Amino acid sequence: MLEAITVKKQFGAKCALDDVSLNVQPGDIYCLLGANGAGKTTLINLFLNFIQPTAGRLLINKRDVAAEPFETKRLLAYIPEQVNLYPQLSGVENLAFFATLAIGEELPRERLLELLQAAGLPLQAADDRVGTYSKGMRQKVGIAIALAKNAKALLLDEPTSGLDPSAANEFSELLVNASRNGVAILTTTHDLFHAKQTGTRIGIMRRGKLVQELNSADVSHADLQALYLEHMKA
Ligand SMILES: Nc1ncnc2c1ncn2[C@@H]1O[C@H](COP(=O)(O)OP(=O)(O)OP(=O)(O)O)[C@@H](O)[C@H]1O
Repeated sequence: MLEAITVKKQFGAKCALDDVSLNVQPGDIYCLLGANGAGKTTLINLFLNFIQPTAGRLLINKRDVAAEPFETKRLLAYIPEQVNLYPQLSGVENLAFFATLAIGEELPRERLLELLQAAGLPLQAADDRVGTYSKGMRQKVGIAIALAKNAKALLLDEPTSGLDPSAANEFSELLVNASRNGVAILTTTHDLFHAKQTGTRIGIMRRGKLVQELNSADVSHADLQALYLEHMKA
């Protein structure tokens, strides 16, 4: 569903991505690990067509992001580290606004509440101003927007950073549910525990290269940590 084929991204003299290929299938939760500056966000931004590759191709559902930017964007939902919503509007009003933008039709209030509930937002908070929400609650509105859009692929940039352990766990469960519905998920994270616990696949990046891919079921927490640190040392 999400495919990078020998992707290179150069920012002037800086090579942010060097010959990166990966494939995220429907139902996968692919966690990208790597030190600061390894190139994780750059890869996400390429799939979003925020930036263009220097070489290589990015495909979403076999469609080229560069050749079909609108069609490919329609298949995606994106949850950045800080979900940007209108603080003066309530959760349900934000969802109504962004869902209409994404799907071109207004959803009835009952459907909006259903989506917020499916995304784990307590219903009594739906009419509160988003300016009063925690980070975890804003992310749930982000997930509800993705659900409204019926996105086939979900891109996330460090979604659990700054969440307390129980909010992070709850968020991970939402990702697992989405993946069970056949969504392909690509997420960056610095949290090895989260990657092992939630991910089906793990990619380790170092200095613009994807240095290892593994199935999370094949490693223990301790092995993953040892492997990661080994790559960071190399
Ligand atoms: N717009 C840009 N212009 C110049 N250099 C950039 C730009 N965006 C990223 N870079 C550089 O590309 C490299 C990869 O950055 P990227 O943000 O993808 O790393 P990351 O793995 O997401 O890091 P972090 O874990 O800190 O978020 C870094 O050296 C960064 O400085």
